[in-house]
Formats: sequence, C-alpha cells, structure tokens
Amino acid sequence: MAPTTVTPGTSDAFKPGSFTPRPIIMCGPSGSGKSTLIKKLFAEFPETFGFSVSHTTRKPRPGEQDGKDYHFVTRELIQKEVAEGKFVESAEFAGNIYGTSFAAINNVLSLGRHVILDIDMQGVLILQNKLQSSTTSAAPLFPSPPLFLFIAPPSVEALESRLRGRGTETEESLQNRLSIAKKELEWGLKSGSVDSVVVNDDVEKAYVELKTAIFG
Ligand SMILES: Nc1ncnc2c1ncn2[C@@H]1O[C@H](COP(=O)(O)OP(=O)(O)OP(=O)(O)O)[C@@H](O)[C@H]1O
Repeated sequence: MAPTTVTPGTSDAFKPGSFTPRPIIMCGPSGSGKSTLIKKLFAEFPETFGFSVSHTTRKPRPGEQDGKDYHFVTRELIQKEVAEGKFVESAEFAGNIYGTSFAAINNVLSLGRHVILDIDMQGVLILQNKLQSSTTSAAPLFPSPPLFLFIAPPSVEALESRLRGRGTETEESLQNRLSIAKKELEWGLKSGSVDSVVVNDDVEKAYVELKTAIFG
C-alpha cells in the first residue's frame, strides 16, 4: 500500500496561521537520518517551518550577511550571553563558538512557523532541565511547549553501514559516533525521554511517521 502523505489542500494542520508554532527538537544518533528527514520537511512545507539564525564568532565569508546567515559576534559577547542562560546550546568547533539563542528561536515562532532544531542528547538534557526549572518562573523559555522527537536507526549495524556509506567519517570518528550512538539509543528509546520516536528504516515510512508526530 502506498504511504499516506499530507497533501497541501487536504489538511489545514500545516498552513501558516492554522497551527500553534512550536520548537521541534530533533535528536538521535549521528547517521540516524535527521538531516535527510528535515530536508524533506522543508521541501514539502517551505512556509510551515523556519530555521533559527545561529550565532558564531567566526568571521563572515564573502556574501554572508549578519543577521541572515549568522549573527556574527565576539567571543566575549557570546560567552557572556551563554553564561546568562540566553542560549539553548553552544559549542566550540574548529576554534570558533557556535550557538542557538532562545531569541533566535522565538523570532521564527513569532513569524508563525515551527522552528526545527537538530540538537544532540547532551543539549536536549540541558534544555529539558532548563524547561523544568522555568515552569516555576514568570518568563517561560518559549511561548509554546517544544516537541521532542528522537530519530532512531533500525539497528546499530544499519547505522554503521549508513555512516560508512555517507563517506564523511574517518575510522576513528566513526567508532566514536557509534559508541555515543549506543548511549543515545539507550536514552532515546526509554519511555519518557522524548514525545515520539521515529524509527528510520524505510525513509518514506519514517517521513510519514514524522509528519504524524508533528501535525497529528
Ligand atoms: N532510511 C534510510 N535508509 C538508508 N539510508 C538512509 C536512510 N536515511 C538516511 N540515510 C542515509 O544515511 C546517511 C546519514 O543520514 P543523515 O546525514 O541524514 O543523518 P544525521 O542523523 O543527520 O547525521 P549527523 O547527526 O551526523 O548530521 C546519509 O548518507 C543518508 O542518505
């Protein structure tokens, strides 16, 4: 049987203005297919989803615009704002700091779009902790509750073969990703860790499950 698809014109659940925009947190082991699924969502629903603009301390490349491609900031500023709790997550990569601020996410939500975030398990745990502490505070972190989704590979063996097939990893980084993946799977598949788990065996089937998790 052909998989059911959410087709424009047959449902209002994805039309701008007819849903409450939420942060959608996608996590799952490296190679589980997060980018593949996110790309499909943006291609099918370009008006429904938005990207948050990240901050970085690296210098702009030719053609890059401040506030559009990135918020280009100094190391001092981002470190201060991270310490003040203004960032959902931040990380140092190749000598530069990158991060996603709550303000960047809320900007997308204020445009009436769901905002998709691809965050690793450590980042999700930190965010879930912050959300828990913020329930007692007057200022919530987001205007609507985030949806936590875990994208799982069908098996660790399939994950390994996909990562090898992608051809982006050295043997060392592959082994490192696999050992982190085992811990992430243990956490993600445990009841209560996330709102929904999507097992990415067949990509089209996983995509339908993802849309059901988001649009209901
Ligand atoms: N259902 C699937 N069946 C087979 N291959 C898949 C499937 N889904 C994704 N892939 C392939 O697996 C590889 C990893 O997918 P992808 O890059 O989307 O993972 P990711 O979770 O975004 O990884 P990372 O966190 O490292 O960015 C890619 O080469 C992709 O084309």
